[in-house]
Amino acid sequence: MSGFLGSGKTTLLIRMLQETADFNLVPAVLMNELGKQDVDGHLLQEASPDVNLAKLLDGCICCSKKSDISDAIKQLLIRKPDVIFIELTGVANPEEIVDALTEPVLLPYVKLHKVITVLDAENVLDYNSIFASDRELVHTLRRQMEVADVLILNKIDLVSDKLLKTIEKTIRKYNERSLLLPTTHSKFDLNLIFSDLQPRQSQLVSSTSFNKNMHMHKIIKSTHESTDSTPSASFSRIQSISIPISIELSMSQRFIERYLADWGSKLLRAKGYLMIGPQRETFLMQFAGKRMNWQPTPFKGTPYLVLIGLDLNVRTLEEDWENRLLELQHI
Ligand SMILES: Nc1nc2c(ncn2[C@@H]2O[C@H](COP(=O)(O)OP(=O)(O)OP(=O)(O)O)[C@@H](O)[C@H]2O)c(=O)[nH]1
Repeated sequence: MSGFLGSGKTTLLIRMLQETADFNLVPAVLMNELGKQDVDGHLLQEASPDVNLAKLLDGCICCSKKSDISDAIKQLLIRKPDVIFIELTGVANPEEIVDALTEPVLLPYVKLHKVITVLDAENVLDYNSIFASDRELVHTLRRQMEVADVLILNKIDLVSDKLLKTIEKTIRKYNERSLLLPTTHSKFDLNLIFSDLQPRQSQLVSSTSFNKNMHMHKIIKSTHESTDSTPSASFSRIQSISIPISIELSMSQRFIERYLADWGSKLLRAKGYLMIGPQRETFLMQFAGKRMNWQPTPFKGTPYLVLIGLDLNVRTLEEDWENRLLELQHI
């Protein structure tokens, strides 16, 4: 859950917690606050005293060490929740948390369901001018709108109907396809969020397939497959694809770089632990902001590649990867 400071995230979180029981869901919460003082955490515990809660205080989740985030989520997973709500600070870009969720220790256990962005109707149009000198913040606030699966346009009691229309039109310039819900006190039908979540007991194992010839065991994190022309009905528009790669397979940096360059415009981020060259040395590959970085690493697990993108055509990406692997094996 993202949204600028004071937009109504905690209000929504408390409502969601109160209604999870109606959907047979056991919730957990990861809260992140900028200051050392945990105001929202106290509010939450007052409203929902038994909640399985982890907090990352004094820092934005996007700047926190990945190990802090994964430790917090691992701690929450001990009590086997069906859903984890993550409330980000007002200045966090939701893409960053997706990045953290694709760390090797979490990858098999968590799946991004939806990015919800809460907007403060009274102030949202002014952000560009108020923060004109802080380009990074303006960018973050724009990304909060662009990557959301659900946009909650909150505090509409504080604006006129005419202004509301203008705000909706402006938001649509950044995100024309996601659900846009005008609300007061973040109230809307939570079926829209919860109906396609299942309690843990009835969850299906994620789709897996094994193709020995290609030396590739792939686990598709997102069972939803979007195409460029089909809006996502469920699951998140930010998708992550994880491709475990056989330990027997070693490839060149160029092979990966070419693949990522060809899909670069679609990708927000990619990373992986890969065995490179005849020496089979393991590298951590990071691709962010169109830049690639390779670092030797002592990582000893199964090599894998993770691709994160917005509205990815998952099947096409996988097919392309498989075809390239076949070609590689015939060289
Ligand atoms: N008038 C009005 N006030 C609202 C509405 N929704 C929330 N508020 C109030 O706005 C204030 C901020 O709401 P929060 O839910 O704490 O917002 P937040 O996004 O969690 O805030 P941060 O934690 O600072 O980022 C609270 O005093 C809420 O009661 C609304 O629809 N209308």
